[in-house]
Amino acid sequence: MTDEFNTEIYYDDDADESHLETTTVAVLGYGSQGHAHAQNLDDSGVDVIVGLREDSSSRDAAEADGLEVATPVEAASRAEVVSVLVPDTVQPSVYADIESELDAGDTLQFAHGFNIHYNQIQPPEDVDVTMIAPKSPGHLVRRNYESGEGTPGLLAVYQDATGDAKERALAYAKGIGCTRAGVVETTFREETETDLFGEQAVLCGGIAELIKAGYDTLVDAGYSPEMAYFECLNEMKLIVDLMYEGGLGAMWDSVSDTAEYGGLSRGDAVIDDHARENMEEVLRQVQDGEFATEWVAENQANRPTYTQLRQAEKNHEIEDVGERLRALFAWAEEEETEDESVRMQADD
Ligand SMILES: NC(=O)C1=CN([C@@H]2O[C@H](COP(=O)(O)OP(=O)(O)OC[C@H]3O[C@@H](n4cnc5c(N)ncnc54)[C@H](O)[C@@H]3O)[C@@H](O)[C@H]2O)C=CC1
Ligand SMILES: CC(=O)[C@](C)(O)C(=O)O
Ligand SMILES: [Mg+2]
Ligand SMILES: [Mg+2]
Repeated sequence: MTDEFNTEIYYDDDADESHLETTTVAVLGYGSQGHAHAQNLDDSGVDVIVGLREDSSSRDAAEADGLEVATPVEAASRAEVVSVLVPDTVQPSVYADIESELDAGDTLQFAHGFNIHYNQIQPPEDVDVTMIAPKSPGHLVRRNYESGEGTPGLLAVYQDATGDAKERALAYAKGIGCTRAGVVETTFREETETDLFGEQAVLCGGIAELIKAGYDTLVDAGYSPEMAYFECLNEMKLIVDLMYEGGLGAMWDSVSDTAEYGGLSRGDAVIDDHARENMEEVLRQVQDGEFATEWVAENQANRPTYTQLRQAEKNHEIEDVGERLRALFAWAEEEETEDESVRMQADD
């Protein structure tokens, strides 16, 4: 199906689940994405085995959810589709264990392209290599499936050994509920580079720095930490919800004219040409592999910089203030409990 932007978007009718009818899918990992893919596929009638280490703390959760659990090697040996949903940094070593279980015509399936695009995993030529990447945190992939909605996703084919790689990937996307919302075709390169850029410059890194910089500016000028927290962090969600529903326009429509004029006339003084040049530099490091090389080395060295950065982020005053304030207000409680239970599963 082709829309006016000339982008292929696939929906339920474009996907034929019979491609997975006589197939067993091994879902390796039971974290954020793994628990969602495994349960959604199982509910869609696909034969699923979850592959987890003997000592994995996720085993209990997968079994409690009624799924069959085996070691990654056993799961891969019994499956024709192996869905690699352990953390990106762990994938090369798990792949090395299961590689010999891949038969000609099997599918190696990913939710993010990092290890294929940066050559950390080099699959044999006689297997299909595909990606279905839900554009969403895993717990929403599960929640949306259960509520009857879907989660938008990306599809990419890196290697088509069988000639059916795309059809099989679409069947997988249908099984996890992505074709209900729409699946957009892309490449491993495009998915990997846009995903890394997005999370570094905008979604995770950019927004966290924007929030802290705003908070620090107010507190350093003598305003109360509580005010700064509400203004720069808490209200962020409410504003982003409006953008999510109706684009930037819905946000500008909903805020006051004063906010709209102030924002339109001052925003680009904050995100100025220099900030845009910095974004281009972040993108360059993603494109030429500098970031990937650094991240692989960081993990080989046991994450010294990552550990420091994490600790510094935890120590920022906004985290203390937020914890205190959220405990005083009832609105945040329900969502936190759910998110935390997913995080617990993901902590291995
Ligand atoms: N977190 C998300 O919502 C999204 C993740 N992705 C991609 O999905 C894939 C999986 O990521 P997440 O679900 O975030 O992973 P996660 O960090 O939630 O997965 C943890 C799971 O992996 C397993 N695991 C951890 N260490 C292991 C080890 N040493 N050996 C074997 N198994 C181990 C455990 O079962 C654990 O539950 C990645 O490729 C990621 O880029 C894609 C879109 C969004
Ligand atoms: C949730 C997601 O898509 C991210 C931010 O890219 C990720 O967790 O890697
Ligand atoms: Mg992403
Ligand atoms: Mg990502």
